[in-house]
Amino acid sequence: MFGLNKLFKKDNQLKQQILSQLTAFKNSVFPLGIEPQWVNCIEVKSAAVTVDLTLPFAANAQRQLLSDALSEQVGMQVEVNIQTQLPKHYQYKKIKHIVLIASGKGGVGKSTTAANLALALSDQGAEVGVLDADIYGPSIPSLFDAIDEQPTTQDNKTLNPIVKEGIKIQSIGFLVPADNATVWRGPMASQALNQLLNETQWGELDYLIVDMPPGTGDIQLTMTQKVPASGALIVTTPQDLALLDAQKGIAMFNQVNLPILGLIENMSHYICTHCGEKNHIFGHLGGEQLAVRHGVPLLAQIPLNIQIREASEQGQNLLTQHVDIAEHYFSCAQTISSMLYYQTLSTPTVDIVITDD
Ligand SMILES: Nc1ncnc2c1ncn2[C@@H]1O[C@H](COP(=O)(O)OP(=O)(O)OP(=O)(O)O)[C@@H](O)[C@H]1O
Repeated sequence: MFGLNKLFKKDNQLKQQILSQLTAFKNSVFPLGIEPQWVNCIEVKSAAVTVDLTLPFAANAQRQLLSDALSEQVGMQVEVNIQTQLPKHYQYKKIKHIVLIASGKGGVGKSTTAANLALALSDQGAEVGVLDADIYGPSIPSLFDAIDEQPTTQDNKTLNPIVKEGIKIQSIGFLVPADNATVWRGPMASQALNQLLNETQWGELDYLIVDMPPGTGDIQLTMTQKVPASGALIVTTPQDLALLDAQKGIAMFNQVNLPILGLIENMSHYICTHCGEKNHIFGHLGGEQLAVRHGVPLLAQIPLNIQIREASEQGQNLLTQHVDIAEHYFSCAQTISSMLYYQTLSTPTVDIVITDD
């Protein structure tokens, strides 16, 4: 009896120690540590400990980091399991967060980044949709190898999204021949975006990623005003011209009071496959300086990389290919997800009404 008591006491001490280590664990994904209510159970079994967490944001990939850190701290094998369950706070219908992916300039890799971030969020345990609103060149169908797909309808009023890689996608490219859309004016374009958003059967989504048309003109501004988004991400390259346009993007989102979650510097540098040297082909420090100047986080510096280009052009899922380059998207997705969670905690909820005008 005495022996058992001692054993339980020892187990409880260990559990307490793990709990305190978890609450003290801080990084960019867990800026305030791991809250005790996210810990489902800590189970001690002879030589190993299992910790089950349910996180309110998509960060499953933190599992290994947490397991390693705890194992080292308590001096025995600790295995962390993570489930994702976002709070039932809906931004619009059954969609918890809408995130706009924008760029000041075309061709900087906005759609590629949008698709890979969607895949990364989904891989981290979230329910994800992608809405391709890029009227100038809808590329989401081709990025998801869905170019020949046609959305179906059950009630002749709403459309079912196409599901690829577990992600629900809807694109202006499924509905309108490419040459029609480029001549659209602001109201038509924003009307189309509204329709795609409203008339698609998204079901329950944790994140809806919207691939916006490049640029910062009236069309983009009107579209931004029409979508009840949680925030925007701006994709840029380090080139001066792209940075200048990205700056206009920051100004546009500031004008409509939409929080800018951060900048993503794409094609940031090139790592030589022979010698491993980093070359700043399109310029150096531009993204960092822009981020500092405007007080927005620089969330990722994604290299110019052949695997990214090949996967995107072949409509393949880069993130299931176990390549190092995918880490940029995983890490960025976790940070965004965590930021949106903390943003929701600090923002009062409002009812959003979308009109067709
Ligand atoms: N980090 C990268 N490394 C290598 N190639 C990339 C990278 N990012 C994007 N690309 C390639 O660059 C090209 C343009 O990318 P993408 O279509 O995503 O740009 P965009 O900004 O969405 O363009 P648009 O203005 O037409 O919408 C594509 O061929 C894509 O494969």
